[in-house]
Amino acid sequence: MPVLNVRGATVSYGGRAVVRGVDLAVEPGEAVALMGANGSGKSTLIKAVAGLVPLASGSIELFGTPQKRFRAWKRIGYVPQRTGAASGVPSTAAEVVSQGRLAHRFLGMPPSRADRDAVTQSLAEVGLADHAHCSVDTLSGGQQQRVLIARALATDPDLLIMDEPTVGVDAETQAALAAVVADRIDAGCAVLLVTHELGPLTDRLDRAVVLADGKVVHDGAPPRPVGEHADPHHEHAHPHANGDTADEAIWGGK
Ligand SMILES: Nc1ncnc2c1ncn2[C@@H]1O[C@H](COP(=O)(O)OP(=O)(O)OP(=O)(O)O)[C@@H](O)[C@H]1O
Repeated sequence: MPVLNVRGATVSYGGRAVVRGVDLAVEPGEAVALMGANGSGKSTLIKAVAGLVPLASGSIELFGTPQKRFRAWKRIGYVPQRTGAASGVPSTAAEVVSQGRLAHRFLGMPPSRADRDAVTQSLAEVGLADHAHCSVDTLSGGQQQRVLIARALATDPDLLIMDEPTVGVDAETQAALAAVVADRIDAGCAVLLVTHELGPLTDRLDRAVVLADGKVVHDGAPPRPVGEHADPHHEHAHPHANGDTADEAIWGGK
């Protein structure tokens, strides 16, 4: 049974369909990249999965349950597109990460030992153990992004959905975060990763789904990493060299 099963999903903004009849299934433990050019509908699709925007038509099942009846949101970690973790209300990194535990808690109950441990561990995983009590608005943009990733990890998800989680994060930290996500994949967590380019997680991806103009135009093997170009057997016709933009239509240029 897929952890996520999207069938014929259409999402419209003001009467304009920006996600158009998308099918997308993610199996348990599978790591899938969602790719495509700016404006192709990637964020809108995963917002629909997270229940943040309604479907105009089609259906979404989460862990075999229709989304409308789904209640086990603690099984899903969601890292939204970069907005900064600072909300205008002063809160510490640990407070933001503890939001990831809210679905685990009974209403009105203080955090349990398990909640506190999960927050501490998630902050340590993203390398911010020393910043737990820092106000997020004093952290850099990249550190704020790591706080949002820690918040998603803190729920101990079975499905981790990330919308360009490493934009604005330096290469070294990207590699460290990729290792954190790879550990979760090893532990059986499924991942749906919105990304423009395949970074250090490339080797861990099972599939890439590519959107163009709101539709799926590819669902299969991830594109080869750029390093592949160094391979002497590499036989890729460079679209930029001859004016052919077919590859960009598939993988989405930026
Ligand atoms: N809240 C909104 N109201 C109206 N139109 C929107 C809204 N959000 C997104 N759009 C439009 O919907 C289309 C798809 O946007 P979306 O953000 O899903 O694409 P994306 O593939 O995630 O792009 P990017 O890579 O730039 O984040 C775009 O044309 C965008 O302008």
